[in-house]
Amino acid sequence: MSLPGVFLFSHYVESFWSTPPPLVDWSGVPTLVLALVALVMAATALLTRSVEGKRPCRLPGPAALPLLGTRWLFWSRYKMNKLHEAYEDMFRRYGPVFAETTPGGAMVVSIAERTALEAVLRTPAKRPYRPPTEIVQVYRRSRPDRYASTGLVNEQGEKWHHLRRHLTSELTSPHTIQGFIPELNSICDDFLNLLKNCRRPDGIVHGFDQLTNRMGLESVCGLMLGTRLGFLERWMSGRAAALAAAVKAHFRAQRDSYYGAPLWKFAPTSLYKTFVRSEETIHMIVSELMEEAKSRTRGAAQDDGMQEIFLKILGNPELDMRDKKAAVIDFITAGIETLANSLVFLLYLLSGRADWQQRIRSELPACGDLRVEELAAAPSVRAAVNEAFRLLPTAPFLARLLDAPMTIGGHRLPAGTFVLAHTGAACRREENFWRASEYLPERWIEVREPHAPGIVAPFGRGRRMCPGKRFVELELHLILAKIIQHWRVEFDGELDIQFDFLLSPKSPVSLRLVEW
Ligand code: HEM
Repeated sequence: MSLPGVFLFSHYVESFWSTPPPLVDWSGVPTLVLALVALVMAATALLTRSVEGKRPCRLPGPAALPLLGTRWLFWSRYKMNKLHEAYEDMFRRYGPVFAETTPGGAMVVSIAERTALEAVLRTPAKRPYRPPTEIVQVYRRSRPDRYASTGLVNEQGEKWHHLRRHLTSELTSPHTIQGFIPELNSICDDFLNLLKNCRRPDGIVHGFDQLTNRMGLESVCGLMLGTRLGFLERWMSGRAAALAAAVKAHFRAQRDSYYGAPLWKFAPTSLYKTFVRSEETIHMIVSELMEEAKSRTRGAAQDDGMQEIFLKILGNPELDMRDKKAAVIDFITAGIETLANSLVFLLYLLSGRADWQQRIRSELPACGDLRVEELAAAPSVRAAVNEAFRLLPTAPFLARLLDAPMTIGGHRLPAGTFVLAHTGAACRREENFWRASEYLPERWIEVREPHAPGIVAPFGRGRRMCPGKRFVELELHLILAKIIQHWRVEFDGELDIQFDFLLSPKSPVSLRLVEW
């Protein structure tokens, strides 16, 4: 086992020791686990060949070990926070369709090939099954006092459909989002003021990623709770910082629970405890925010447009109160980091295109509030955002279970196969896009072949597609336009990107905002 693997393993072992005396005596477990791993390693050489022989469909892929499947790769050859690079490497080694094996022996098929991707994403499933994140499922099922279900993001089948129908119609309605534009303009202006305050005399803004996180918080909470919460004031409250940190920890724990050693399933490891702490912090803070929003609502006019989503969710008689609360929590959690990361990636990529920034500026009014018509009259804004989503999406792959048998790359996969559709990797392949690895927003204005827009899916596809898409696109267009109205964006060096279940910039990010 290589150094990172040993480190990770000892970290889990340590968590057993730091646990207060449990009902069951776990003291022998570390030794047992170590012995088990040694046994597994010894048996590997003998058994790998026979396991390989049994791989369903004989898809190419890394060697699977008994009990560990192919997960050992993420504890030795690859780093868990660089999974995007790990998958790029595996596509190079095994081709655009390959299979991993879970510790339980199930196959996970990764795809970066265009026709296969299109086939998977086109499947018109009525109740698409996106494999749930197990750690969320286990925790929420253990708290029936708080959760009536595992929530919209993790629920499946009829229950998912019920939640989706009752929770997202307001969020996806053009009417609601258009009604939010004046508030969004004001949130963006506050964000620009924060940037002005944090900008040094040489134009550098240090910790830009933290500021975008606050922007994500303020706008998503504004949209969901219908009230401004002050996350963009110069000195951020401890509560905002705690919520942002909990959301980050929540995503990281999900990543580690999936790709790391699954010991958390058998004992309360430090990973599981970290996850529980993050869920509880998010639950506590969002509950407080909801209470505050409710009491403000009581004193305000009921037809306040900004409160449309919150009030509709709260007032819906078809939903259990616990589901209403979980929904607001899930929407806020799903919206903060995704938005913040996307904004950092967009500005980083655009910083290499001073000419495109100039073009955006020339298509916009000099200053002031922006209306939808003005944004529509600036196609370079949409092109810049589309291209950033193509080249560097924060969600680089989509997970699905096939609901019918499908032939992929010449292999017949049975219904129920777990598929990872790597839209991000496919978008960087030369056969799919002209000069695929370059940031070229012009391709969205004047098409140059090859051009496969059908595989650009930063918000997913089909009925499980992100309900925040319309809101996020409008918000990104608006912020980008407002930033470029004021400044040219520059970035020194390369952005360090890591995989925190989402692709995220490594903190802290610094960029320079230069007066025109
Ligand atoms: C740049 C910002 C965002 C990105 C890139 C993004 C991306 C995604 C992706 C890729 C999915 C999975 C879709 C699929 O499996 O087909 C998803 C699901 C989801 N997103 Fe977003 N999202 C963003 C912002 C938001 C916001 C602002 C909200 C809420 C206000 C939100 C709420 C959700 C929810 C609830 C789901 C689960 C939907 C379901 O399973 O039915 N997201 N998002």
